[in-house]
Amino acid sequence: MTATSPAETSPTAASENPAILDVRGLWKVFGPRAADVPGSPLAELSRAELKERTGCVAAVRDASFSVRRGEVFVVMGLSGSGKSTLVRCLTRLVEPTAGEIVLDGTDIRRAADKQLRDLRRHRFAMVFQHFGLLPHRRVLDNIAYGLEIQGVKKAPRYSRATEMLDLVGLTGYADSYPDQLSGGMQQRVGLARALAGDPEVLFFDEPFSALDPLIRRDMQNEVIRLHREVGKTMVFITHDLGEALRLGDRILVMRDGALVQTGTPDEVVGAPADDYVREFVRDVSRSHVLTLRWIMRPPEAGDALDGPELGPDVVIKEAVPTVLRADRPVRVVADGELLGVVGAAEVLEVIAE
Ligand SMILES: Nc1ncnc2c1ncn2[C@@H]1O[C@H](COP(=O)(O)OP(=O)(O)OP(=O)(O)O)[C@@H](O)[C@H]1O
Repeated sequence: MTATSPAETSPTAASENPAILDVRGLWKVFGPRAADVPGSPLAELSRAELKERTGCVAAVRDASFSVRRGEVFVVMGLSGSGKSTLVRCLTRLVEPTAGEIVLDGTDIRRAADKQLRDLRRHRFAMVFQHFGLLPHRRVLDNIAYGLEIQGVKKAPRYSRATEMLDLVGLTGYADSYPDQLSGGMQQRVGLARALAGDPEVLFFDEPFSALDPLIRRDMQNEVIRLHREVGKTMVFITHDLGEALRLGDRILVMRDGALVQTGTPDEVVGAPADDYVREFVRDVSRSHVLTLRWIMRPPEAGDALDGPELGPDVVIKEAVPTVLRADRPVRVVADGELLGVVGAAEVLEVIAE
């Protein structure tokens, strides 16, 4: 099947939301006289050339994107592509070299130390691969820890921590110590701790990459469930395409510090921006990711137009039984309007790939 762009971007709940985080022209250059690079002719050099000429590494190059309120925004790329540096710049754990970062009207790059500390305590939360739990404190104390730093009094602190303990499915483990829990459970504690302070944005840096595949899948489902329940904006770093496709409302693909593509999972799989992305998504089952919007065609003379009706955002795999069972084309309809039709031929072409 030749990839054609869908008629319009598939709407998800978060896609209609305004941006919570706006990033413009962000650079992070490591090395001598790093500040001279952005905006100079050196900025045009490839990462390797820049390194050779100046000894500097452009970890993030001229990144511009927006994260929408309530979405799961995944940053994906191979090792060394700049994912961690990019996301650390957003909270200034790494100091950017150039560019603008605005969180809901607050200019993060201009924030003074105290404002930055307040932002990190109250508006952001981070979940890392290494859980960062305090080994000598009980699970409940670990969850309450961020609130303690925020100055929340003991009773509300522990009542909130208990609520979070239940939310992540660890009821009964309040008095355990971190080393008595499995890796997956420890990461649940990390999630509960991050959620306890009711942050506006949750940042995840490869949180599940040290876990066994089955536990990892469990934890991904847990993030999906928590996102549904608490509706937080999440920025999630991963090098794993499957994880990105499963979790992301939108995916940003990085290579050598630069942004290569930003799009919904079906856009990244259905219309990869270049050979690098195409290579990444080569083995993905398109029928599991693409929607009817991608394969519908205009009705032709002779098509019966009284077949079953499905929405344009139904994933092809889910539509297969309906399409193959019907003896006439499935009508793809949104808001009462016929957008196109899908017959067995269209569906089988995708599956046959
Ligand atoms: N403190 C530093 N000093 C010099 N170079 C750095 C520093 N931190 C990162 N880099 C370089 O910046 C580039 C991007 O690294 P980064 O860790 O952001 O990539 P990543 O995509 O998160 O990779 P990984 O998944 O391996 O962590 C790499 O070439 C790395 O060597």
